[in-house]
Amino acid sequence: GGAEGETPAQFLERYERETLPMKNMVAEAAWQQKTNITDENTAAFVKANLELAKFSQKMENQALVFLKDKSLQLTFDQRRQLNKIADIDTNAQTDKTKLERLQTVITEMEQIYSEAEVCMNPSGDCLKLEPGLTELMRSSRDCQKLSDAWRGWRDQSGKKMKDLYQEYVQLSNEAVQILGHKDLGDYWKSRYDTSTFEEDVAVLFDQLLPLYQHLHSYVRRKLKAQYGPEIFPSTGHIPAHLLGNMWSQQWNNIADLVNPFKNKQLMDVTEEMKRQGYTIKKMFETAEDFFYSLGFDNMTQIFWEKSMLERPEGREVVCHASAWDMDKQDDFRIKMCTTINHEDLMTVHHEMGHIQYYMLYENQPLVYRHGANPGFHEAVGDTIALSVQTPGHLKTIGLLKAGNEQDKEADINFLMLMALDKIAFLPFGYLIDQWRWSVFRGDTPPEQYNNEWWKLRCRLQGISPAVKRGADDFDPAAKYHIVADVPYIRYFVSFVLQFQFYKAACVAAGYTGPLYKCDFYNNKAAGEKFKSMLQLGSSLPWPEAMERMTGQRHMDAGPLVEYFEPLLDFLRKENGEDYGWEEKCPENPPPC
Ligand SMILES: O=C(CCC(O)(O)[C@H](Cc1ccccc1)NC(=O)c1ccccc1)N[C@@H](Cc1ccccc1)C(=O)O
Ligand SMILES: [Zn+2]
Repeated sequence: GGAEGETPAQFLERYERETLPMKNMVAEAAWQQKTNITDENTAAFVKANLELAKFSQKMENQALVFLKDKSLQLTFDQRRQLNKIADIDTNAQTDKTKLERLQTVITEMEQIYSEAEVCMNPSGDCLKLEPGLTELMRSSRDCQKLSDAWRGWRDQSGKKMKDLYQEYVQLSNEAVQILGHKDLGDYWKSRYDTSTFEEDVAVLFDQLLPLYQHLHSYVRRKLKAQYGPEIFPSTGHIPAHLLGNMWSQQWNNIADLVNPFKNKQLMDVTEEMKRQGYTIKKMFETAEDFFYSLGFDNMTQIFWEKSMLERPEGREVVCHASAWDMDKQDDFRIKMCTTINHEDLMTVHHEMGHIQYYMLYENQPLVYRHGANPGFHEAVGDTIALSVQTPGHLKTIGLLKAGNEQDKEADINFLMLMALDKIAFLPFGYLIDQWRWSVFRGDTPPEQYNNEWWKLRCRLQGISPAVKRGADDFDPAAKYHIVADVPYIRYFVSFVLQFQFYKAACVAAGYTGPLYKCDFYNNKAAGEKFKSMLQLGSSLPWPEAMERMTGQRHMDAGPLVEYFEPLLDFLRKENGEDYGWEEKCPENPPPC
């Protein structure tokens, strides 16, 4: 067993007592490195990770001894905890040189991504991803500028990482094979505790595809009117750089071009936020206030002291947003290079949703301080943001002028804005890990990395590259999660779950109107429902946890489809027979 004659219960107690300070030490080293990228901080971070790996391997071995000991009468919960202790991710790599190399490769890719910049012609301005390039992709309506930024970013990020990525795949697969997994994709899917996970998400994707096809067709028509049909390929694809986002993953930033009823309000509140002098702090306080209104806790004092809520001057940081549990009393943080606009106000709610989940399960045994499955963690903040974004709530907090409550056209404008975020995202959220699972399985060799990526982007998302792609391009690594070793199907799962959670909260609040107008602000019953699920962490299988809130035990696209029902009717009428795109992208994308 563990230490001399230790019982499972004693081991589990010792595991928590010894692991917490270890994890806090690693979290601090990680925080230092992400908020101040220097060689010294990076070396310290890699060293701390190696110590954690050695420590985790000791704990894993002891847990395995208990699990294999037939003479032991383990309780169900002890067995569940021991299995989770034994699942130590790529830290299972016992070859120190290989493990150090893997950590170094990931950190190096993340550093290239975070420090990359594109110097634009003819201005000569050199822009980083955040805020410069993101702002350009969001607000420019100049085809050539958009195309230059789109290509420049891929040249400065993905294109420089193809060899590193190949090494990452090889070393990661080797590490998880030590735990008995076929490859890294197999390991990542195991976190959803069901052997039918791949099929389940494929079924959901097929159910939601018609919604996406209709939105795609409507947006394509509006963009042709804006930019002229000649820059659109005859295959029906939408050029990727025209969609208001560096990865074409959400289209809310072109809502002004797509708004169905021009004379009615656009529900993007960026201008109103700026007019009211919204600060970054005010954005976080707005989110905190909504959670508090449900009976959730406020952010801790340490949160406000130690978070990094905007890009600091004079040092390199990893800007991509993240929420941190420092495994130390009250120490929760958000790292985010916030800009003052509607989209970031929603990201603030997303990040704070992670913090609220951390705080709700902090009294669980350490091994259970995780989401019921990764999709749950991504869905908390977005569920709240669905209520925050209702025109009714935005009027309550003074970001939208009162009026046109019973206005069908205003409702369609609102649902269009929400679809540009939630429906547009679905094929993107689905395809990232379709590509990665095929790479980890070995079905996509390095010389096919980029071709396979664009096959998925063209077939599933119906978008085409701004400019022709070359043999040396490696566009997947132009997306943070690919370089930072962060799984992505969790967001697709979240975009389905969040409408199930949202509907359950509305039902708990006694709301009976159209789903998309439900605002459960201040409703303690809705809060209680949500908390009853979230406080479980990963102590129960996720279907049990979900049942506590929604009464269901499976992912269900129903609430999402119900929410967008009125918009789908509108789109069907508008589009008639004009929708869809060819499977393959054009050989040569038309120039601007
Ligand atoms: O990446 C994010 C938000 C960052 C995060 O909160 O999901 C962050 C990503 C991350 C960063 C570093 C290491 C690991 C993950 N995730 C967390 O902070 C997190 C993850 C798991 C548990 C608790 C917190 N959103 C995705 C997708 C998305 C989601 C929602 C709305 C828009 C877009 C994106 O931008 O493509
Ligand atoms: Zn997240």
